[in-house]
Amino acid sequence: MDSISVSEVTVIGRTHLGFMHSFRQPFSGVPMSPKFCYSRVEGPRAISSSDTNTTSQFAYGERTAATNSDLGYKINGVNLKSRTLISSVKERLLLDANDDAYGGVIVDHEKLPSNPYAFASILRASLSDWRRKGKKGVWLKLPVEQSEFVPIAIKEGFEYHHAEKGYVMLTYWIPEEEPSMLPANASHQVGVGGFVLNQHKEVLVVQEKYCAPSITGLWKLPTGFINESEEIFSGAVREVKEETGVDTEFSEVIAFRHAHNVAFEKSDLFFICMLRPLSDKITIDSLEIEAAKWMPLVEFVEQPMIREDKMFKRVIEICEARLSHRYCGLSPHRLVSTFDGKPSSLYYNVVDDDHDPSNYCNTDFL
Ligand SMILES: NC(=O)c1ccc[n+]([C@@H]2O[C@H](COP(=O)([O-])OP(=O)(O)OC[C@H]3O[C@@H](n4cnc5c(N)ncnc54)[C@H](O)[C@@H]3O)[C@@H](O)[C@H]2O)c1
Repeated sequence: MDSISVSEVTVIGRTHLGFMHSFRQPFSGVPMSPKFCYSRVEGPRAISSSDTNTTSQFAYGERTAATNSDLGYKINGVNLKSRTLISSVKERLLLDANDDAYGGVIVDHEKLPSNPYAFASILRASLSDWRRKGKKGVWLKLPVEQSEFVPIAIKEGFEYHHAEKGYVMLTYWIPEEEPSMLPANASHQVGVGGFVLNQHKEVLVVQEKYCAPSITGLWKLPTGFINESEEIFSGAVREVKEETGVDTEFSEVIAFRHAHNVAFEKSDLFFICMLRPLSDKITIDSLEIEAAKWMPLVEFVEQPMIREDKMFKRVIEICEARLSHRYCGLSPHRLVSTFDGKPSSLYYNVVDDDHDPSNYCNTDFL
């Protein structure tokens, strides 16, 4: 065994305080206030000078401890009392981490130490260990419950990579002689819009409750963002249903727009989808939508804001070209690639294959 992971160590009894206290010393420059320690048995509590009988506090990896002889730890069920053993365990304490495919490591966030002192010390020791082993990138996910670890890791040289509601992901690139090869955070948001036409050649349109003053009053296609792990085709159907109450069936991605600096410097991919209506009754989502209706296509196109906007105008032209079979969009085909073993959707059209039932280019919308 190369090292003993933090999670394998259980500190037992009152005298553990001396051991945990030892973690306060080595990370100079890291603010460690308020001082507290954590016992899995007793929970967190403040350290006072009377809490420990150490004659000299030991610094992690620097000096050996002169601690109580009755100091007790349990490691994998074995009680340790010897100072030598404690010292050797101490030196071998490292964060649990798995190797990634690029010569880096991913720290197991479920096995982080419980208190900031231990974290700071063990993080520094782990970095030394990974550096010695020639590791490159380090991925450190810190759950919101351990947000007090964030400034410690930043002080140690970690950088923010991305954050979600429940965690922040930090990274560290170890090789000083090589530029960081770690990929940046996701750069795009993905939106969908539904072009839904009924048999009366009416298009399903909405007025948004909250929108830029420039488009107030515009009757527009229902739009929204797809959720994490959601398909474009199901996201478009869901958005139309949520905003208007109309059930639809996905047909094709008719076009997509790529724009930059749309949301806090992030880019935007907007997929315009053609959908077939399966119902016609409108029930709006009053939180998001001011009004919705079936509007004659000619009337929709005649809106000044559509006529005068190059993108809106072109989108409608493409949809009209599709309706008259002068154009074909992309339909999703579920495939599993051996490359990553994941089921995925490949969007393409099948204009050359008349026998393929998914060739919607041959079918009529109206
Ligand atoms: N709305 C349009 O006219 C329009 C035009 C062209 C392209 N698009 C594309 O449609 C996709 C979706 O855009 P959208 O305009 O429907 O989304 P949006 O900005 O209207 O956001 C969708 C909903 O999220 C909520 N929301 C968003 N930001 C919020 C905030 N800061 N605070 C509180 N609530 C907030 C609101 O309920 C909003 O209705 C994007 O890809 C966009 O590029 C939209």
